[in-house]
Amino acid sequence: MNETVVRAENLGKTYGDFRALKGISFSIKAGECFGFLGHNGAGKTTTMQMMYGMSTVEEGELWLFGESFRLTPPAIKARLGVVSQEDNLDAALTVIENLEVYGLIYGLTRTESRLRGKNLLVFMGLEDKENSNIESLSGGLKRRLVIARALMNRPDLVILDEPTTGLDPQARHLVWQKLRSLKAEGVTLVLTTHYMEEAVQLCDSLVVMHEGTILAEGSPQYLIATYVRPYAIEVHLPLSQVPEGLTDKVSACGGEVIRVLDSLFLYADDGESLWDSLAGWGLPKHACLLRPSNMEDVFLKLTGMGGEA
Ligand SMILES: Nc1ncnc2c1ncn2[C@@H]1O[C@H](COP(=O)(O)OP(=O)(O)OP(=O)(O)O)[C@@H](O)[C@H]1O
Repeated sequence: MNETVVRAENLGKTYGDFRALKGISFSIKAGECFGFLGHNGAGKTTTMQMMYGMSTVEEGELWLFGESFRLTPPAIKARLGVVSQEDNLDAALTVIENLEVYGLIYGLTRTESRLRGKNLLVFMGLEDKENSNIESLSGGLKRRLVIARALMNRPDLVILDEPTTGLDPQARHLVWQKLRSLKAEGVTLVLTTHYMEEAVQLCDSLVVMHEGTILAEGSPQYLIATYVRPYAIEVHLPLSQVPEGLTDKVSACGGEVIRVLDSLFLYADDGESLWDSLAGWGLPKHACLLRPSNMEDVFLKLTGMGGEA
């Protein structure tokens, strides 16, 4: 069985009189990609910061590589790569210099650091930017450079806080591809994301967080199979035009209705049969879409933004 790389038991955090993290427990195995999903303010960054030593553990326990601590010790930090939410590159240095400085901090010689930096620029597809200024890089290139920098010390565990936020789809796919290569090399990855597709594409295990608690955890496939019915029908109609009593009719057929803000979602074990009933209930099919349920449905259901229709 794979070694446990991270373990948290009743981990909590209070800022002033606000309890941001309400005693969460989870464990992360070597070689897996583990994801934290949650709305803004769910407590994802707070959890990550305690792992990489930006914040102290004050409540509960946290172990990395089998060692428990209040503030991440240097020997553990040396085994981590960190991609924080902000790019925090040094604008006074060139692309390669940003990497070299990190190598020196981690005890590489100047020559080793340059070589490692150059190799990582190739790995992240940045080799033609070696001597560029930071300001000349697009958001996507900066993100790739931050990831390259996090790999300078050959980390066993890479912690990424929203690695692809703000990137265009092409740049996002490139980052995913690189993260998959790292995983294939046996590196353990922990990430936070708001993108359900990212969570499903990359993560072996996910926790869904909400207001400082963990609502559910498991593989994306497990969460979809456990928390939502297999089929979803999206209703693209203003709520004022949704026929009255729809929830009861759907329930009578064994289905479920969830309202999320101004959108309506119907869920069923038998999507075809629910679909065939729509017209009879006064729901025009051209305003509806039948599809398999996905991680977004799980998230919407668990985080409870919906209400009864
Ligand atoms: N240093 C701090 N002082 C006071 N409150 C804080 C501090 N850091 C975080 N918080 C609060 O704790 C809660 C959790 O924040 P956290 O950044 O961990 O959430 P998150 O899930 O990472 O959100 P996001 O997706 O926006 O990054 C939020 O309500 C936030 O305002």
